[in-house]
Amino acid sequence: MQLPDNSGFDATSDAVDEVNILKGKLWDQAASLDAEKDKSKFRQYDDACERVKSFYKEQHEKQTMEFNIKMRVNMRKTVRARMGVWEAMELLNTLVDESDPDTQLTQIEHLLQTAEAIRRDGKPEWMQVTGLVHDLGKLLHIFGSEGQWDVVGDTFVVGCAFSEKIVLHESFVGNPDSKDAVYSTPYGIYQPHCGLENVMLSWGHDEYLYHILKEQSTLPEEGLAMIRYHSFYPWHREGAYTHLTNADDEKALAAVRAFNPYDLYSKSDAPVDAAALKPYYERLIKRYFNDVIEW
Ligand SMILES: O[C@H]1[C@H](O)[C@@H](O)[C@H](O)[C@@H](O)[C@H]1O
Ligand SMILES: [Fe+2]
Ligand SMILES: [Fe+2]
Repeated sequence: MQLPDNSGFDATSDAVDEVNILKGKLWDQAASLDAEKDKSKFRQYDDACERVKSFYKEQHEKQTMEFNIKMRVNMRKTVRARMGVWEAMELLNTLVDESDPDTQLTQIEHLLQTAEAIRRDGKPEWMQVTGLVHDLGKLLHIFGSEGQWDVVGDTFVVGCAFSEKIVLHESFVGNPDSKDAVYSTPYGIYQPHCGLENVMLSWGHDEYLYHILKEQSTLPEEGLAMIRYHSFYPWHREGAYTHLTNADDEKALAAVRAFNPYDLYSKSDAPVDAAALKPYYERLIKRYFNDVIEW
């Protein structure tokens, strides 16, 4: 005889449910461990190939204060080309970034992968379009830079001591500024907490594109911060330079940190179909940029 069960408790099926919940939790754990493992494989500079190591050696030796001033002055007096954003993406496609240990993909793919990852997460259109353009400053290389060392790679502060948080920082011994009486000190030419606004970052694609788009786009402040600081890993990832930053930089830091995973981890995403995505992004481009940009 079976007694009516008023407790609402069915021993067998509840036990099965519980096992399933446990299984689910184990799966989630395994998946997140896997994701962790994958993420830990990015940005491994000590084990990087010769191409990457010799890139950083050259960059660290040549990015001096003197060079930086020269490039900033130069920036203001030249228009290098006139073209729209999509055309710029296509033009950039000939560049393979020597500083990057994580992708050998072309730049248009990297830009679309970044934008698509942001879009997939339901982030706002201005952020999608920021992802789409964030590396267009690498056009500098096509316009005739001295090499890749003054275009790509992580950025750092010049005019004060080179931080030990910079990847492969040993190679700064070959930089004349590391022996300069002022530039080699912790504050160098800067005042304590003067703010990043007043600090000179090494010259490259971030700084260049920031100056172009500050004048020629309607991107919000956060989007411009994502562009300006996305390669500044010693700051946004390693926490260096807090003796120079101030309260105004907090908002920028939050923006860059929100952006970084899309830039970095989308490098392992499935390939994109540029032609299929073009109409969607052309619509966004129209919303935020002039048809023709003065590069
Ligand atoms: O090698 C990469 C690449 O050049 C990126 O565009 C830059 O933003 C990163 O900071 C750098 O590590
Ligand atoms: Fe970049
Ligand atoms: Fe990037």
